[in-house]
Amino acid sequence: MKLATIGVGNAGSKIIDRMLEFEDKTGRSLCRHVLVINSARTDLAKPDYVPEDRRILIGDTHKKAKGHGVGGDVEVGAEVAKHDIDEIRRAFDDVEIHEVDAIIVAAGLGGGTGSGAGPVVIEELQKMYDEPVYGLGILPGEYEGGRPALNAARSLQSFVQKVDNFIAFDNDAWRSRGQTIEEGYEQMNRELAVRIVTLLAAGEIDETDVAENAMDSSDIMRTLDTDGVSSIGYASTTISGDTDEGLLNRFREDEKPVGDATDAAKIKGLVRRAVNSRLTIPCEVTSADRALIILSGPSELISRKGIESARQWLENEADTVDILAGDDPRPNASELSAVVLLSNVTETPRVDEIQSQAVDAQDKIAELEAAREEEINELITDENDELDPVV
Ligand SMILES: Nc1nc2c(ncn2[C@@H]2O[C@H](COP(=O)(O)OP(=O)(O)OP(=O)(O)O)[C@@H](O)[C@H]2O)c(=O)[nH]1
Repeated sequence: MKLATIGVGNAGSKIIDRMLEFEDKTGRSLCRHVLVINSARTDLAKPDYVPEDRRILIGDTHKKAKGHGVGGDVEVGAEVAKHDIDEIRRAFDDVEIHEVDAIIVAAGLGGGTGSGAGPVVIEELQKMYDEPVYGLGILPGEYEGGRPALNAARSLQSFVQKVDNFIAFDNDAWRSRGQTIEEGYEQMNRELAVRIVTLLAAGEIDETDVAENAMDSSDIMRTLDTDGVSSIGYASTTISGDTDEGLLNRFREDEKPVGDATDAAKIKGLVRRAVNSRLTIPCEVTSADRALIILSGPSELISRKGIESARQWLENEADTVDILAGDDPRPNASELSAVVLLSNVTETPRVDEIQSQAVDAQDKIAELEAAREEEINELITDENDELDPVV
């Protein structure tokens, strides 16, 4: 596919940056247009791969934001985006839309800019273009507390309503012990970038002499065309003969190198590992409406028989016949990867948890407000008593 990629807020921009890094390192060219939008000047300076002139600061004249972010306030996030919508629109004008198949908007849903400005940006894109707009949304971890959950619960609804598909990433599921939050985010962003780029960059090469099983952009778009929430699974394996120590060291212990003649069982095994891996958002696989399997790597390692047996296995596993499978030939790849898209998954426990965490947070806010009101009333009564003339 060819994409216009837009990051809103800090997390959204960092993810777009990691996508650009991954495509640069693997010779892909998925992100044809890039834009990052933020209300915090310092965060806008962070990306390594986003060109300087593709970074927009919003809300610098707003009395609360003033170029320092919106401090987790979704309403201010939405307000600054609406206020600066002409500037955002002008940046979109540069997008040669005929060059792209779709637009993706990435944002963290727990803060104020991504969750508030994100839906405003999406709405504008939907007005301007006929191309599908996908959301790539980060759900906050439970450890962050009630406020991010409340933000996420609210903005998740508006994201899902506005986009053609919402690909979710759950920070809770990806958090690992022994890391600072920043280190954890770095790793999560890289893992997410690998999955999203491996999935969506398939079909970007129009002409290939091994196009027999090749996945097409339209296949990916068809699978995403469900208006629902999606999750991605991924697994990769070293191709034997790779002598690059640095690369070999990166692979996990359970990833055994495959031989030159990868047979159907190995392809199926890789796809099974992808589905049983940590998904971008944990979900019940059987709740998916549609699914898509892409095998990415040198085409001589990806047999048609292997693709078909993996497809049949997933058909049983996911209990749906709406499954497309194909390859993404990458002659120089040092790994063979399987990426599985589960589209319109409805059983996602973390989404339910966020909703109930948000209800609790809302109740607590209401309690605090009621207590404060009572305190103020008491103060007023006391003051009035003091002022009462002595008879
Ligand atoms: N996976 C991941 N999540 C992140 C990262 N940075 C922040 N988050 C998550 O995204 C949410 C929003 O954080 P930010 O993106 O920093 O906030 P923002 O959208 O810029 O909004 P404000 O800071 O309120 O202006 C947080 O609550 C975290 O859940 C990151 O690098 N990776």
